[in-house]
Amino acid sequence: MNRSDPTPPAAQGPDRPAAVRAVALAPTTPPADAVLPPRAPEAPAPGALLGSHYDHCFGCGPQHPQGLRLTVVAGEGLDVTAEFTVRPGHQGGPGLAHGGLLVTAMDETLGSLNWLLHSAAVTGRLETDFVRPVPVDSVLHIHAWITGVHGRKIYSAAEGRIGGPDGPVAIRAQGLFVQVKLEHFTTHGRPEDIKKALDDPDQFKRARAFEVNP
Ligand SMILES: CCCCC/C=C\C/C=C\C/C=C\C/C=C\CCCC(=O)SCCNC(=O)CCNC(=O)[C@H](O)C(C)(C)COP(=O)(O)OP(=O)(O)OC[C@H]1O[C@@H](n2cnc3c(N)ncnc32)[C@H](O)[C@@H]1OP(=O)(O)O
Repeated sequence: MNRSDPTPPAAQGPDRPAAVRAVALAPTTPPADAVLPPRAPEAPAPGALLGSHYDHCFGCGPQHPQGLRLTVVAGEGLDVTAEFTVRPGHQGGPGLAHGGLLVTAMDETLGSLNWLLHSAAVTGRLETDFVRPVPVDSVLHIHAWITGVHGRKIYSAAEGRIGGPDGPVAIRAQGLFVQVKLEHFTTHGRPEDIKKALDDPDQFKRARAFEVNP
């Protein structure tokens, strides 16, 4: 199968029963006419700690009791770096990080690129290659960058290394995020959580910081 074609040939036959038909997925590589916009004027300065977009976020929230507590720093361009310390509570196999949590760390870091464009976006598609196992107690050093913007779609890529920011690659990811308005959250979120978030002046300020018209 050609790796750039997400649909295996057998799945393309119209007679294939629905239960075994593969789904056609959108690519996470930007189209040729995607653009690389400048950093937003409101983007945090290079080197600034981004902080959490929501205190109860599993990825970055300081108030989440079991969360990953990811810390993310703005890069010089359309990029960010993040660190995720793998704790015993993050195990999948004995002494090794659970792959799903590594994906969460990649998702969170890619999502943080929103700060640089000053817009809210949610994950539409996320692809991951697991390249080497990640032991408990290691720090995953993640670098993520925007690869293109096409309409409301933001394409991005990331690498996670262990043993230091220049250590061997343990995980690679590509994502496609879709810009949304704040109504995305207020329409779909559980009302009591939305109310709590909007009643919190700091959270309200952070939410407004993402308010643009995609
Ligand atoms: C009030 C308190 C607020 C608190 C929040 C404060 C701030 C938050 C803001 C930002 C967060 C900042 C940092 C976040 C960091 C990390 C967070 C982790 C991120 C996540 O973990 S987030 C959760 C998982 N995520 C979802 O829960 C999404 C569920 N989903 C939907 O909500 C819809 O599905 C949506 C919105 C995606 C699209 O819906 P829609 O109706 O708006 O747009 P539409 O369908 O027209 O698509 C427009 C164009 O995107 C293409 N497109 C759409 N979907 C695609 C897909 N899946 N794959 C490939 N392409 C796709 C179309 O093909 C079209 O492309 P084209 O323009 O070329 O035709």
